[in-house]
Amino acid sequence: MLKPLLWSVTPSRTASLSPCSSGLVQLVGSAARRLHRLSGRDTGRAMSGPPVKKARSSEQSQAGQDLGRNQLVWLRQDLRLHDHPALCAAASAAQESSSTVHLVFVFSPEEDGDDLQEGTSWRPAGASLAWLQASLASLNTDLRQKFGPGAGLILRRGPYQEALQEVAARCDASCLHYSRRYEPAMQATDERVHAALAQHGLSVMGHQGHLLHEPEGAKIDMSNWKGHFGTLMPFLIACEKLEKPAGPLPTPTSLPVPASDEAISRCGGVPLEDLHILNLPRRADGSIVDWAGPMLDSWDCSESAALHLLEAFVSTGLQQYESKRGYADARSVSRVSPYLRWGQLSPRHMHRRVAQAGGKQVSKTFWRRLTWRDLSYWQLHHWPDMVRKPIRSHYADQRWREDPAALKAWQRGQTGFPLVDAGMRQLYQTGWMQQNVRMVVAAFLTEYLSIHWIHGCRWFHDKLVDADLAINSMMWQNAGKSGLDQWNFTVLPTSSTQDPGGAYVITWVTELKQLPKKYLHKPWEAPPDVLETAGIKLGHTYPHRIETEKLEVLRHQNEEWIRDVRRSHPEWSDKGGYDLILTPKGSTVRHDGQKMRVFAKPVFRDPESDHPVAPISTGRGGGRGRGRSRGRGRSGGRGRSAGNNRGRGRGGRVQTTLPFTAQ
Ligand SMILES: Cc1cc2nc3c(=O)[nH]c(=O)nc-3n(C[C@H](O)[C@H](O)[C@H](O)COP(=O)(O)OP(=O)(O)OC[C@H]3O[C@@H](n4cnc5c(N)ncnc54)[C@H](O)[C@@H]3O)c2cc1C
Repeated sequence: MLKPLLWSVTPSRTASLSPCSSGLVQLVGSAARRLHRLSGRDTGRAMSGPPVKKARSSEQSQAGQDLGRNQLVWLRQDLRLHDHPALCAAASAAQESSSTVHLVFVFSPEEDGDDLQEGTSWRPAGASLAWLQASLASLNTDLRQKFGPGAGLILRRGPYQEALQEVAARCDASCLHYSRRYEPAMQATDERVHAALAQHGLSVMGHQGHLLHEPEGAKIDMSNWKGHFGTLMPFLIACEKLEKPAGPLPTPTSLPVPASDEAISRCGGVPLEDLHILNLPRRADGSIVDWAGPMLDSWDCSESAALHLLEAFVSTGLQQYESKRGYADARSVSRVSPYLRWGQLSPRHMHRRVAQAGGKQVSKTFWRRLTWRDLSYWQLHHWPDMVRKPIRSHYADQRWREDPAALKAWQRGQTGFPLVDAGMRQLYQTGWMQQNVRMVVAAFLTEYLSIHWIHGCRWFHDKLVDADLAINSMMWQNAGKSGLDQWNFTVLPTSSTQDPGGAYVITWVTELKQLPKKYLHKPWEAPPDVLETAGIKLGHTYPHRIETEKLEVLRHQNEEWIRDVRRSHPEWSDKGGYDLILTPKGSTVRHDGQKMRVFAKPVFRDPESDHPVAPISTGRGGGRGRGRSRGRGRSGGRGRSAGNNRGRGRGGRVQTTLPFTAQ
């Protein structure tokens, strides 16, 4: 008879027995408490979602014992060894019961969301799948090198339940550990699989996932907040009321794994290629179009690369983040987004390292970045359809242009606006762009081309290596003005603010490299002889602009359509002209189900302002946009309320450019 598993681990026992223990000494309190909490024996707060408690009725325990004694870790978006609560818990239990740990990855995209063209919860696609494939290979190598060949990944094709059940049986496992996922389709799948496996007698343990704060935890207190609902500040305040993010767990120094990799084939493991993660297209002659290879040449998809990038950022980039993060060439940002996306970097580890380097004293903006990330998951939790449906529900009636040719030019970096084209080409070739460039291209699509933000959201989801359902849809909703936090700045595609020397543009739009700097962002203004000397023939070597209308006229049209939709839904505006939304259940302390005010740009608030906007400033000092003018304090405390808009004219008359350091 096999020994029962020890899920009633006490904090001290967990800490002292954990294979993580060499590095755990200073973490004993918090780490052990966390493991204890995550064991599902306490409030179950971190375990909410899957039906953990049901999993261990006495009959099921008995069945679990009959199943085996080993520990199985089901990896998904946690492809790392550092700060891995599920791995540490499995290691701890295996050591305690003198059993072994097996690691499994199952590829079952059909169960992880809708096809990119359909539904409201898209599964990973394109570039991020390429990243996944490369990072699985890298993790497999790391595991084998560090813990021995028996530690290699058991790779399986889905369906999840059948694959896991079979692997558990073959590797004699009684307990399965996994890190939580938060995307709606994935959550539904996880709950179903969790319940089915528990029903089958397996002990199933969900652990904290890739956020600092669980999305169900933060509740906005609107009685103490006089600003707008759903923006960063009230969310930050709500998070501060929660338990502090747990400290990171160290990488296990040893792992009790099978002696040889024979166990992997015994468990039905297949080679990585057999998962067919990337379905690369074939040419007519049968050869493969390997778009992923050149893209991944720009990256090292390993966990160690993630940790190196973070360390490099903490030692230099962080100090310059406030002043230099807006540069298109990404000289002072961390570039860790794809690693956070696939869990090669733990947000808790990043939080800890940034805190150790001075945290908000060094850069308040960066300190808040991970809260932005959590905010997006909080939004996705409360608006699970936000990838396709406007959060401001009445904006569903907004007019947009259907212009497939313009959309294609935007996607391919052929708009004739060099900064937009540079960004879109960088995205296509490397799967990544710096944030301000993402804003430039997003605003170009939505505000100037008046093409629905969903098209941009979908393209990014397919082309970004860091494609993240929550962040991407939050940002595109904001760009499209239907999100909780409407962008209150104007992003000009012709501004040189992000790329003053033009070096970024000529890196990606090489056909312009001979053009003098002063024309790099507006080649159409270059005299014919200058173009000729630079070897440029507009319309031949580089496209004419797809829109030659004045930019402010184009933007005005888009604003007019937003005003139209607001006029036809007066029930969704308040007296001050702000939009209203209905707060979802569980999102506030005591105002669920009520209409709450969200920010509306001055040009939309003022009923008089249905006329062309004032001239657009292109300068760097064109105003700080919302940073200064939005309400940011707590009521009656430090900041100003939302209506106190210093630096901004009355309703809608003054436009601001994208501040260099916006968002
Ligand atoms: C239209 C649009 C779409 C976007 N889509 C994505 C996406 O799919 N995936 C993604 O990770 N980011 C997305 N972003 C946010 C942001 O641009 C990237 O996170 C950032 O550029 C990644 O580079 P970095 O790691 O150097 O970021 P840093 O500036 O160094 O920030 C560190 C980390 O903080 C988080 N973060 C930064 N900005 C934001 C933000 N605005 N909201 C939430 N979290 C943030 C990210 O995890 C990022 O890696 C999008 C932005 C826009 C404007």
